[in-house]
Amino acid sequence: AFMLSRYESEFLEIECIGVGEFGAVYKCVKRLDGCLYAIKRSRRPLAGSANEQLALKEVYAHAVLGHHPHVVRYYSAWAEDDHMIIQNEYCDGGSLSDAIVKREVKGELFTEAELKDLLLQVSMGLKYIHSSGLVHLDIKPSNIFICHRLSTIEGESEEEDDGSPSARVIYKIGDLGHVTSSSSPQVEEGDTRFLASEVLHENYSYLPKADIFALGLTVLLAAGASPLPLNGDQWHSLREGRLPKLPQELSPPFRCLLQLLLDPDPTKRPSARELCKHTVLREKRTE
Ligand SMILES: Cn1cc(CCO)c2c3c(c(-c4ccccc4Cl)cc21)C(=O)NC3=O
Repeated sequence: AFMLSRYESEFLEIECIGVGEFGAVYKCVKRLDGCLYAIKRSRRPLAGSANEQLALKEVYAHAVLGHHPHVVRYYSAWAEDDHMIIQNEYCDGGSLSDAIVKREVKGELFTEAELKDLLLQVSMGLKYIHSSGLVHLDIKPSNIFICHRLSTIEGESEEEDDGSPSARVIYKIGDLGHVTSSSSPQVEEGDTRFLASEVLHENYSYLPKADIFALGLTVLLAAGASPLPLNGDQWHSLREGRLPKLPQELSPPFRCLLQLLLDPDPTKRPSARELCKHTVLREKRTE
């Protein structure tokens, strides 16, 4: 088109970092500030369609949620030449799903300390989302993004003993496309592999606990559990409160906590707020 779109005039496209039925995500540099951004371009949904509702929910959620260290930051969104465009913070470490695959390929597992760090950080992000009266409804490894922060840049004190900056992994909750109000929900179910059974049965009274359930399965996958079933007996047995077999022995307190996250009774699952204060996640590493 003769008229340069805002996307083309404001950004330099570096590479495509994701493609789905929704559209595509690009790693871009904003010409003005020289910073990297993740930009999702999707076909503009039909006016009045369910997809338009989803697209609008995502932007509303970002607008309401403002800034939090464990939620991917939103910068802008606009529509042009039949596309919806959302400009988010670029997380340089890939998704948790990528990180899990990388470990498996190398035959390495996330250590219990790393699993606790993951659970604590994502719980902080969920606590923020839930305290804003919202629920995510699509928590899963591919929607959790990783930022590698060199601690010295952040001005944190911690350094390796040889004085080199110690890399810290920061987990951020992304993809707010299923976010809805926890009090007056219009539930658009997320990935069924992570769906709590009460939500499948359209019981929407404990939606924040559905995020907690999905977080429990997410941590299990990082612990090395085999890929989750989409349906059938295995799907139901994962929702009877028994942990699947794991390729590593976890400490009893941590195993119990994970079991609680997956409790069939949503009221038995800890809230994000309770997880943030949980001693199992708070204690400094013992070994
Ligand atoms: C596929 N994919 C890969 C990445 C980079 C991870 O290192 C990524 C990002 C996002 C998103 C994203 C998700 C949902 C909605 C909008 C965006 Cl930009 C998708 C991403 C996002 O919001 N921020 C990202 O870094």
